[in-house]
Amino acid sequence: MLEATTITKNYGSLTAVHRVSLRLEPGQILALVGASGSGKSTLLSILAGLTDADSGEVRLNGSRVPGPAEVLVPGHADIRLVHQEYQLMPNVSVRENIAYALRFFETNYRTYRVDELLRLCRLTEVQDRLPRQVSGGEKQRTAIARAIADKPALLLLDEPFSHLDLPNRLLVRDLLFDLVRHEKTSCLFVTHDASDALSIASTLGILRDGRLIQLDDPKAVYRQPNTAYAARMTGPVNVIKAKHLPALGVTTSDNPDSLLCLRPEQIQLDETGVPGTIRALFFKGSHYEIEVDISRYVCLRMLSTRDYLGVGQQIQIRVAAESLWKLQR
Ligand SMILES: Nc1ncnc2c1ncn2[C@@H]1O[C@H](COP(=O)(O)OP(=O)(O)OP(=O)(O)O)[C@@H](O)[C@H]1O
Repeated sequence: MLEATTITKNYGSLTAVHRVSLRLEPGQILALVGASGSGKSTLLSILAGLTDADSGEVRLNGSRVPGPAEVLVPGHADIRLVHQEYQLMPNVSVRENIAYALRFFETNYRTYRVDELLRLCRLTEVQDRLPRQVSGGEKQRTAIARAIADKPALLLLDEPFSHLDLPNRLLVRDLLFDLVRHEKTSCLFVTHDASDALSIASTLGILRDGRLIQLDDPKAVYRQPNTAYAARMTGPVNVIKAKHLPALGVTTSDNPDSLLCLRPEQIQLDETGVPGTIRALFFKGSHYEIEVDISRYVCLRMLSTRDYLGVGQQIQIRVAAESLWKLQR
């Protein structure tokens, strides 16, 4: 189990990570989501034992993970970090890149394990190519295969989805999901886009200015985000002031300036609802994303699968009071 306790890291007067505590059980996936500069990479590097924290402690299965100032060779034998740049050896094949991680193992086992990893990471067909001859997604999967080759207890990934197209993102997502199930590796990844995180993470954390402002089940973070930032980091959302709720047909006794979160999919088209005018319509494949002007001050984002809607059209919408979630400031 990974346990980080009140990790803090300052760069001069800037606090990159502020009193972050988290736990990760074996075979679980923890995703940390945050905007650029929120401290994701710094935290990941501290968890890997590659950067010294100013205070706080990282433990893996009970034993302390030392920072680079305390050891000759930085890093921990049971923790692997996959960087955004993959850091593959350029002049040897995909297969050799993976096999290198197993160079101290007996030949038969190494061959067996490399074949297994190539299958798991869907790389069998490109195994003899050099890194420059494979796609970004295949490079990413090679880096993951190499990282997990000798079965570390913990795999850390920095933005594993950010440079990939949709099919490759889905492949990596499925790979991480299979990995924790079959290999019982714990996995922690950081990302600025929660869409992949929501579907596979057992726990989702929201990082803001170095602080872990929410840490919970992904469904709970999505449905009950504690701030507008957490709401926006986890998907499309309407953030509405309480004083504008009557325009949506919802009565409220909240402070007029308090903020509420309303997810687009919770707004229904309903002929008996409040009127609005479609300002914009975006085709998203499985549905349309629609911007609806309800009043001079309220424009809502909602979803619909109906094909007959158009810009300028009058529609009626309904918002159930229970689908609104009150945010902290
Ligand atoms: N070596 C360093 N020296 C000084 N400041 C740093 C250093 N590394 C990071 N920072 C600062 O610490 C803060 C957190 O950086 P970090 O790279 O951890 O954020 P991030 O969330 O990973 O950002 P991104 O998504 O853009 O990679 C940023 O303000 C960054 O400028």
